[in-house]
Amino acid sequence: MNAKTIVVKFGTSMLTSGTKRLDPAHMIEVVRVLSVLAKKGHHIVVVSSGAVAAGREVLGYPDLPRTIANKQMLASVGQTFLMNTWQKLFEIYGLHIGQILLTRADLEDRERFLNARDTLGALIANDIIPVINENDAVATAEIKVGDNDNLSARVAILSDADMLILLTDQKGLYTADPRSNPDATLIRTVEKITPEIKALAGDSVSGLGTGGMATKLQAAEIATRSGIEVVIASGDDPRIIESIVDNNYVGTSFKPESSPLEGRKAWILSGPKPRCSIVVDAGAVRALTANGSSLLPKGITRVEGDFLRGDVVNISSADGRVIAHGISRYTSAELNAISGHKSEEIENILGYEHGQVAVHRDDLVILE
Ligand SMILES: Nc1ncnc2c1ncn2[C@@H]1O[C@H](COP(=O)(O)OP(=O)(O)O)[C@@H](O)[C@H]1O
Ligand SMILES: N[C@@H](CCC(=O)OP(=O)(O)O)C(=O)O
Repeated sequence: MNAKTIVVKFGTSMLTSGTKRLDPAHMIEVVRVLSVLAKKGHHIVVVSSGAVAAGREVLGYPDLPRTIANKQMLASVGQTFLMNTWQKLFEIYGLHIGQILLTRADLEDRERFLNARDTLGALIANDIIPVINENDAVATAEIKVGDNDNLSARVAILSDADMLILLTDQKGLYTADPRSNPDATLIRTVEKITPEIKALAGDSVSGLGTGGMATKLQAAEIATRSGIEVVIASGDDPRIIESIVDNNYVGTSFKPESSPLEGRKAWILSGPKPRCSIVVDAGAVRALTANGSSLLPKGITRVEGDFLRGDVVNISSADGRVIAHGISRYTSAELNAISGHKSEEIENILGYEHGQVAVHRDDLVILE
């Protein structure tokens, strides 16, 4: 079996079964299925909505409050309740969970993006299930991703996922909103998200969810462009997750446009020309160009310019040729300190380490 990394997003509509409170009886079914997949060796990442709904339940708010501060209060109270519920349920199956609350800034700033990626990677590597939501209690409209469909697409990229599953209260994307169009039919496969496809998607009308099908299509577009397959399906019967992972198609599936690696390399080349450089010795040039290796600190002779972790930089040879562009895992100051040293010495020199390589081969595009 091929172990996959799978991001599963649960909408409020599904977690509440359309009511005004979380439905733990339904959530335990979800957790049972996720634990089976985790025990088979798959890596599961959960994106969970439902904080505001849970806050309403705990505090007994029948309707959504008008003021932002009061909505954030509901999110704050509800997030604890939501996580507590997930934690108790996963515990039954012997699995640990780890909470990550994100805002847009965590995804747009390269340094914070890398930190979030490292934390997610550490949770995944230790078989801990990350449970992610937007940090609603502090994120106002200007700094919000805004909906968990878009958030889950970004989380899928952060976690190098193979697949993103969006579970909701409909079987998938229909030719029109099935709530108001009983004749609408389910679309099984979408090869490309065209303006015509987008025009089929309406907003959420339940008063529970955010964004309806429109934000799910935005998410599908972001993820498929990065090489991640996306499935929108109904969460009524959580066993559907197993079928989807086993490639028994249910719901609506969206084909990836490129491989994840191609997506990342396209991103590296898409930015402005890097202004800073890591200068490497002849051995490192050979290792990168002929062997497809990562760049180790040992092969670095010099660093030009000031850059941060996550910046795209030139990798240059001693005679000034730019041989590659790559994402640096260390700042220029850190590389100055560790250049010429063995990877095992990084922790001794810096007092910490962000991994053994200065630039990982998946983050390198060779230009010659
Ligand atoms: N073309 C469509 N196909 C399916 N559902 C649609 C479509 N257009 C709008 N919708 C609406 O999107 C809703 C799901 O989105 P939403 O309420 O935000 O749920 P969630 O909480 O799962 O994110 C459905 O209940 C449906 O009414
Ligand atoms: N972050 C919010 C959910 C936002 C959201 O996109 O909701 P949904 O459309 O139900 O996935 C919460 O936890 O209440």
